[in-house]
Amino acid sequence: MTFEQQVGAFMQSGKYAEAIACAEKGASEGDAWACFCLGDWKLVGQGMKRDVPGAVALLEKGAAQDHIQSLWRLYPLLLTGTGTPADPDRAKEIVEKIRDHDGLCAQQLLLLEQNPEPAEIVRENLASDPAVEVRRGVLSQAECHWIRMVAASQVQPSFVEDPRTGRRIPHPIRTSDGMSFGPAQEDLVINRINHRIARLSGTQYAAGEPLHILRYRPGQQYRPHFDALPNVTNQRIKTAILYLNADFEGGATTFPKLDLEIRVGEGDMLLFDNLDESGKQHEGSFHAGLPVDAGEKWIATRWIRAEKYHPWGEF
Ligand SMILES: O=C(O)CCC(=O)C(=O)O
Ligand SMILES: [Fe+2]
Repeated sequence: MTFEQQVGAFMQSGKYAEAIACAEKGASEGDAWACFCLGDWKLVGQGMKRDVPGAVALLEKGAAQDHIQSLWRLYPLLLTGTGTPADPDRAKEIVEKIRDHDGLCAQQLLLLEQNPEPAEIVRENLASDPAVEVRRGVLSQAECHWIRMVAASQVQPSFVEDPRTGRRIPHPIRTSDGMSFGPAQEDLVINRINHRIARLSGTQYAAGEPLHILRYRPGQQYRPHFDALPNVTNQRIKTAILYLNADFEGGATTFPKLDLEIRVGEGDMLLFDNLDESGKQHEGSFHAGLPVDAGEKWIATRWIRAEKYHPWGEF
């Protein structure tokens, strides 16, 4: 029996400790699948403590044998510099290598080829204190479609933990469905978009939180809120919201204290400051996504911190 079969059999009968021991044995003998499997578990912290550099080392061992799943798991980590120094050129080489085995990889490469970086982007200032501006045509139609296509199967209702009971309850402010492109999911297309947002907002790529996708169906909304967070040192200084479609009714983004109601086109970006001069939450940055009346509204939000930010913390 291969290690894959043995680990699979242990997993199926609920013998997780034996499964891990078997994967460890396989990895120590250099079995590519076992390296991938154990690397994947270490990456997500499944059945063991998350160990990102350890995961990268194992995936590298699988990748050295041209093991497709290992390569596929490794390239987002190289793109985002997670557990290993960022190496976007190598990430792209990997995607090129596995393009014949993975339809999404082939499509990413095609999209990048057919959609060059946008030429000069016009800025429209809507407010100055806090700064609120719109940039037109930041994303191509194909990029908007890509994000929606990849996110569509992954969006889930937004939940928060009830501080009293610890149970998951529906998010009181945000009723839309969402997902985010975390460090192990950022593909070449999303990575290029995140770099573009950094360039246009004059911020560091590494300060951005994972690109967060929201889908609002009729009646769903984002009630008035601040994006700045309570009690954090690395604050959200700016927010970039990219609008992924325009064929819906209602759903405007509003800033009630600035008397602004914003409806822009597909691919346009709204960018605003969350903090005042003293670094505190700017009262004027209070904003909302009004309920959608008809159709679906799709947006991608990048909350941008003051400093480098990693959702998994330091490692
Ligand atoms: O949906 C909107 O228009 C607002 C979204 C928003 O406030 C956010 O993503 O932080
Ligand atoms: Fe917001």
